[in-house]
Amino acid sequence: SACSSKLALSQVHPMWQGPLAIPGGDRQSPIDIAERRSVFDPQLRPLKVQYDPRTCQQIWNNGYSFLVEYDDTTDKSTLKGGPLEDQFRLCQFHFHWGENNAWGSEHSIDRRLYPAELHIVHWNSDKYSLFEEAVMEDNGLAVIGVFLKIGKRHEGLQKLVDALPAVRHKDSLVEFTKFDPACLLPENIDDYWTYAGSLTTPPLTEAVTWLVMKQHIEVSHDQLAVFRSLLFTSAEEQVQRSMVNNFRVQQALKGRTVRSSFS
Ligand SMILES: Cc1cc(=S)c(O)co1
Ligand SMILES: [Zn+2]
Repeated sequence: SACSSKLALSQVHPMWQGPLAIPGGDRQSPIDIAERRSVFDPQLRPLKVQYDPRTCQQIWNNGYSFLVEYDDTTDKSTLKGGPLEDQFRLCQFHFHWGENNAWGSEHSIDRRLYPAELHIVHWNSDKYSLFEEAVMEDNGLAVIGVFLKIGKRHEGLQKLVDALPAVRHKDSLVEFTKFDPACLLPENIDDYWTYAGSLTTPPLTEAVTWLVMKQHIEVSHDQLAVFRSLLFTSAEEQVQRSMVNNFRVQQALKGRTVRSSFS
């Protein structure tokens, strides 16, 4: 029962990026993070990440991204600390990327975009018993965001890259085990920005405490090119469309403050 965001993504019209914003939403994501407007909060504690690679189950192309899904029926893989009051359970990670290396990330830092962005999704298992419940609550989710930059090959990512051709089409799924998402985190996870936001795909619910890492990771040009070989479309469809530019347009800050864990 890995937490597939089937609920989040099942019946939605294809162009989720644009018009479908939550009417009256005042904490939508993604946003641009203006470094100089962020507020250092010395009370933010270090993040505590504890992942068990044995909870890794499968990779699934859901027609928006590919999700690496984890067994979230126990507290074997968790995130706590930082701004979080509760313990959050790892349920999946996925990426957003562009058609070229000039753009692709959802968040930006002082308007600087990266070619891709990793999202590691966790839900509040102290307060809720299922992802599908937590996704509707304002303290329901915690998502770690990590920027990807083109550079040296990422050895840990290669196992995932090698599995992607097996999930080329929408709704394809392949078994994928023993993958530790901690290998995708930057060395320094103590420096991050945090703000109250939302899912960036439907249902766009305002349930996410965002934790955007200051330090990026590097992946090679060829590794990212494999992401772009995925398709938005299922095998039966007549016209195939490359899975690229699967990021949402940036949203208004609406008076929110972004806090930093570093000065
Ligand atoms: C649950 C979830 C979170 C994000 S950020 C996404 O893109 C899809 O699903
Ligand atoms: Zn995402």
